[in-house]
Amino acid sequence: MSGSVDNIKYPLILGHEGAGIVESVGEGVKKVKPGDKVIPLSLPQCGKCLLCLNPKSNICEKSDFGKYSGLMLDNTSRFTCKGKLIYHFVRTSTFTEYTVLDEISVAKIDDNAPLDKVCLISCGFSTGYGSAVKIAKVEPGSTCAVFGLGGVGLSGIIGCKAAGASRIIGVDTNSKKFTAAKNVGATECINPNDYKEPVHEVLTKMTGLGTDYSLEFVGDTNVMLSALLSTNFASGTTVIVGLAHYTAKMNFNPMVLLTGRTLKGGLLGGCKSKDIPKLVSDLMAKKFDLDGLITHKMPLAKINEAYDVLTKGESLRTILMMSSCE
Ligand SMILES: NC(=O)c1ccc[n+]([C@@H]2O[C@H](COP(=O)([O-])OP(=O)(O)OC[C@H]3O[C@@H](n4cnc5c(N)ncnc54)[C@H](O)[C@@H]3O)[C@@H](O)[C@H]2O)c1
Ligand SMILES: [Zn+2]
Repeated sequence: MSGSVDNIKYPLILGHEGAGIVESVGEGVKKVKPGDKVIPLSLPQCGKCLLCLNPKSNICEKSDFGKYSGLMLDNTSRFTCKGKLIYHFVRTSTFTEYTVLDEISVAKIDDNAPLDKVCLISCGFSTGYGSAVKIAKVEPGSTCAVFGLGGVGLSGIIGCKAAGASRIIGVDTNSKKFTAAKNVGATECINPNDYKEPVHEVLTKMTGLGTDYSLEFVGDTNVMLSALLSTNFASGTTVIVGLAHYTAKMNFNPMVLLTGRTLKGGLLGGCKSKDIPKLVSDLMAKKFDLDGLITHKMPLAKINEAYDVLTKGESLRTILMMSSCE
């Protein structure tokens, strides 16, 4: 994330993928009450602006994503340390025991939801799953390539499988990710480093004319281009999801699209806030499960260790437990 933006204000409390229980509410708050289980929304929904009213968009004009004011809607911060102001992160800041959210940045979820699992629905799972189901609109019987087999890519595989894809090819430069990918639904996996040819040529050979869908979950523009070139030149759809460095650019000949390919992108898998409680209910109804994404659980105090296992490629998702929840 740090490489993806240049206008973040420090010091700040990071974290946006979480779940919690409402401790108290401010005056006039109607949506939630103390004791409610909730998921914080890094993409809020005011429900009134032109973007919220557009069924094709999941962005809200009141979102702090990309603007990074680091402040709440009333332009204040609710965090201080030794008298010094600390900024919020996309109005969620979940790496804390207690945080303060605007009413539009919170979704009430089922009272029986397991917080140590549904926290993933706050971002990673919804992003991967929604990118397949809502943005790519993967069709039954189709062939999909999923680039990047971290927690978000695996959620993309779960989405492709739920949409009825018959062939799901996982692509990752770390072959240790293949077992987890197959456990959630990849039918085969390849490592680009095992081939002399570029990976899009390998995928085109494997599938005849290229994949019907390619989803990118790495955050690298070269991988985005590989995903685009891997699709059927006449009808393929690519969805880019990874957050590349803020200076990165994609460069390709327009003919790549003129023949009939589609290139799309999205945040949070195109999910609006109303989709989040529905995904929690779907999890509880066992329509999918999240166990295959969780490799570690640690107390918040071990957050640096959690980052170490992530950057070493040893974890998919680490659940950070607050001592107040244990
Ligand atoms: N658009 C959104 O709303 C949204 C939301 C959440 C995350 N993201 C982004 O999605 C991406 C994936 O997130 P994650 O948590 O799964 O990350 P992750 O680091 O856990 O997984 C990334 C995977 O990509 C693999 N990889 C690296 N280079 C590769 C290459 N050249 N070819 C193939 N695979 C390669 C890594 O081995 C790793 O398994 C990140 O860029 C993240 O910032 C976007
Ligand atoms: Zn809005």
